[in-house]
Amino acid sequence: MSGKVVLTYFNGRGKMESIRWLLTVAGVEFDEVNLTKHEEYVKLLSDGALMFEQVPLVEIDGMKLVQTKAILSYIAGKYNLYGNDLKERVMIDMYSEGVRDLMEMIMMLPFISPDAKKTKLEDIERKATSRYIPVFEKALASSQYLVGDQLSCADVQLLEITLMLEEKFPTILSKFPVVKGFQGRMKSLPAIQKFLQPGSKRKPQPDDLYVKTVYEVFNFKH
Ligand SMILES: N[C@@H](CCC(=O)N[C@@H](CS)C(=O)NCC(=O)O)C(=O)O
Repeated sequence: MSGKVVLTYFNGRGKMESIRWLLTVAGVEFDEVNLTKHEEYVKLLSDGALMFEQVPLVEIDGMKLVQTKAILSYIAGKYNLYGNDLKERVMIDMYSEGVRDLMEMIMMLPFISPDAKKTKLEDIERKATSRYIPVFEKALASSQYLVGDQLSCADVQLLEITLMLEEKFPTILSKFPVVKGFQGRMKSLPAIQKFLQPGSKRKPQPDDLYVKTVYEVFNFKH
């Protein structure tokens, strides 16, 4: 046994949230270390814990993993959420990367000026409805899951982004009944139902304190 999985990040969503989602769906319990001070970050650096001086950091199976995509791939591979063969896997990666394009845009919103935010939100909504969601609507029209006949990390990330999008644009799925149906099915999975309840390890939308903490931990000026 290599002990419990430990996530080191901020007390907020950011790049760690998809990892929290995937571990939850995989049924893996985890502890969290929430960085609040620059000294804690400096200590991680001096301990050599952060390969590229960045978080997320995930301690799992005796390893200290960084780089979000690598971490997600490891968890997906280990818990059978990464398809049956290389061809399924590359499809899962393609769908996941599309989802992540959108996620990254939403993740950056709290860090941009109020003036830029309006334009960025319009850009996100336009790209989501014209470029990204139609792909998922088509893929799910004839299949329960995005790839093959089983749940994968791409499905989990798709559910996450649909919820993130609805937080910003409540009716965005009204023209995408297939994706909306998929969202409903995913939300009824027991692990996900629990994760969506208040008091779970799911983080709320970023607030001013989250932004301030990120700046403080990295000693960024703003
Ligand atoms: N490619 C990395 C990027 C990680 C990243 O940018 N992390 C931010 C926090 S969300 C960070 O540690 N920034 C500090 C820095 O780059 O100096 C990943 O996906 O994990």
